Amino acid sequence: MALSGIKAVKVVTSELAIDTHGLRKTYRTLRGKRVVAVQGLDLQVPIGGVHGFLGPNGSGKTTSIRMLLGLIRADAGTMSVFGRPVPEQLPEVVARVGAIVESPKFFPAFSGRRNLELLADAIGTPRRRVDEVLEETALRDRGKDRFKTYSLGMKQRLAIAATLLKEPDLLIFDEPTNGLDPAGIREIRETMRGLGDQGKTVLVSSHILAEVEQVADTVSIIGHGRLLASGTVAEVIGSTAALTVRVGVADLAGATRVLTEGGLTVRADGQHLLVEGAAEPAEVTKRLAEQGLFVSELVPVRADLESVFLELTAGEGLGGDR
Ligand SMILES: Nc1ncnc2c1ncn2[C@@H]1O[C@H](COP(=O)(O)OP(=O)(O)OP(=O)(O)O)[C@@H](O)[C@H]1O
Repeated sequence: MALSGIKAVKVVTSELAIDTHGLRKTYRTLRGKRVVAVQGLDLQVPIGGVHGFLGPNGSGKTTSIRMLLGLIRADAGTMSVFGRPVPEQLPEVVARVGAIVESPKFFPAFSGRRNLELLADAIGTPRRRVDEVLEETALRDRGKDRFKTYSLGMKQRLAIAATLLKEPDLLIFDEPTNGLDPAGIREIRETMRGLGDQGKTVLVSSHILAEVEQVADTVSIIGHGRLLASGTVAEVIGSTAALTVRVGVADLAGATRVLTEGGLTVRADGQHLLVEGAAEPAEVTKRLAEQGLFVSELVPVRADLESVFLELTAGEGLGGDR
């Protein structure tokens, strides 16, 4: 699919859970090489719902998240969480933020419930929250089983349950479905959707768009540590993807010639043609009709986010000297 230029659709909202401008981070490797991991990232995450933070491996997602959480320092740029500048005022918002950046450690011989009870006691959260978070992560029935008997997906959901104990408003999950089987991925997705539906803000990073597309209300796509596109899934597709129409016409060869001569891109698709580059579907009908070719079918083809993602991030990926 041909895609027109790179555009960022600004999220129009006065209330942002996360807002970064010009965020930048360069690492220095042991051999003294400079790696620009994040270079001028503007990230806006609206309050409420699931926001997919998407980019190929090495595009700077984890680095950005670690800066937001105050785990590493930014070289330049500004960040705020719920309107509070971070890291300066992170202590004031930290209670509202729950994150899983690395797999948390649980006691393997204790049940999931016992692990959560210990954590709840440690952070001064009432024990009743343990039942609630087990319910929210669909672990209630397995809560009494030992952690070491859990599947990877259940372990990951227990990690989410642990972050939910303190009732955060913003949840940050870095590649939460890594290594999970399809059933595990689906369960995490459902958990995230449930949290988004409760009005919580979920920022979920992934390099596998299909895992996030179904659950995200809004997305930001990054490459080489820069924002490539952002907005609702529909906006990002609409702003980036060129219009494609599937055309039914008796004379496929004749129609291909007419449309190609008219500057459009034409591909065969069985007994149909896929035509790209038209400003609107009617342009295709008009061009063909002018040459005595009549269209039996004309259907705009919806681009999917996967195609947009692949196109935007083509050639992106591993950071390096820049
Ligand atoms: N501690 C570090 N020292 C040197 N380079 C690093 C360090 N951490 C990350 N990088 C490099 O910075 C770039 C961005 O990495 P980062 O982990 O933020 O990307 P990512 O999008 O989260 O990728 P992935 O999905 O693979 O985790 C990569 O080129 C990576 O190799």
